[in-house]
Formats: sequence, C-alpha cells, structure tokens
Amino acid sequence: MAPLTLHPLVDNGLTKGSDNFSGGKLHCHCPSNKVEVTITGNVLHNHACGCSQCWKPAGSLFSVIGVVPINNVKVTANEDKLAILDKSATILRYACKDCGVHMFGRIEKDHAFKGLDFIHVELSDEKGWQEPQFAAFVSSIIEQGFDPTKIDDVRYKFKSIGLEPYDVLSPPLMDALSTFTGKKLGKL
Ligand SMILES: N[C@@H](CCC(=O)N[C@@H](CS)C(=O)NCC(=O)O)C(=O)O
Ligand SMILES: [Zn+2]
Ligand SMILES: [Zn+2]
Repeated sequence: MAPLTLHPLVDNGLTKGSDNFSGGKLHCHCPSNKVEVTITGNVLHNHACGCSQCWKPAGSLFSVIGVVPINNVKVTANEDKLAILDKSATILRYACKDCGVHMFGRIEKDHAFKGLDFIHVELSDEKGWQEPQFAAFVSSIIEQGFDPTKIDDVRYKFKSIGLEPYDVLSPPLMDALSTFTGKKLGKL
C-alpha cells in the first residue's frame, strides 16, 4: 500500500512546540497579495481533524487545527479577499476567495468554544507552535472516500506517532461540550 499521508506536521513525527512561543503570521497560498493573519501567542488543543469541513493541505487526509482566543487574531493584510465559506456552519470558516485556504474559523453562536478561533499553524513559517496533541474525527475520512477496510492502518499510524485517534473530539473536549449542554438544559 502507498504510504499514508496524514498531514505534513504528523507524517515524519512531531516537532515539539516551544513553551514561550510568542506567535506568528499565517499566510494564504496565493502567489501575491496574500491574506495575512497575525496571531499573538501559541495555539491550544492543536489536533488532526479528519472531518470534511476543515481545510486540508493538498494530498493530506487530515487537517491540523488548533485554537486561540479571538482577541489574539488580527487580519493584517488583504482582508478583502476573505469570505465565510458556509454561513450556516457552527464554525464560520473565513477562506481566501482566490486560493481557498481557510485562514481562521470563528464561532458566533452560543457554544462551549465561543471566544476561540480555529487556525492552521502550517500556514506560518515561524517555529514553536504547539505540536498536534491527538487525532479527531478519524472515521470521518471514510465519508470522503477513504477505504473503510484500511481505517485501522490510519489509527495505527497516529498511535505510532504518539497521537491517540478518536472518532469525535478527545474526551476532555467532549466533556467540555457536554458540560456546556448540561448547564444550558439546567441539568448541572
Ligand atoms: N462526519 C462529519 C463531521 C463534521 C463535524 O462534526 N466536524 C466537527 C469538527 S471540525 C465540528 O465541530 N464541526 C462544526 C463545524 O464544522 O462548523 C464530516 O466529516 O463532515
Ligand atoms: Zn489566497
Ligand atoms: Zn474538522
């Protein structure tokens, strides 16, 4: 079987982030007039995501996505090239209209993760971003055409790199979502 290309930040093993990383600039893939988004500080909960909605580099089965407080995210060039991909999604993904790269995703509705933006650190040249911590929505790649009989090879590859594979989010993040819902329903 051809080697699995999960994501460039995962395939050759993880590079640990720096504890005192101060942030960096994300750029879209346009050859000129790039959209630039300046991020202050590091990402949290960085992870691989196999869902069909998150932006993936060409040839990769997974996206790598982490969160930052929205106040740490500023569009610093070519903002006019950004448009929301799907206004009905929970995460409003701001993508470059020319190259299609997702620059950040924002939640406006009442949600456990409102206040955090979702970003892809490989769009930055700076080194020190937190390395991926786990793999999420692994089975979702089957919906996009991945052979279901080979999905355990994907799980095995993530584990061999040190990333636990999940078919939704990690238990702490699922607990945060459920706690939010429980409180909203008045059960907690
Ligand atoms: N199996 C679905 C899963 C989609 C999904 O639930 N994605 C998660 C992880 S990004 C989510 O929070 N989606 C909210 C959104 O896309 O707005 C798919 O692949 O499309
Ligand atoms: Zn672009
Ligand atoms: Zn996703």
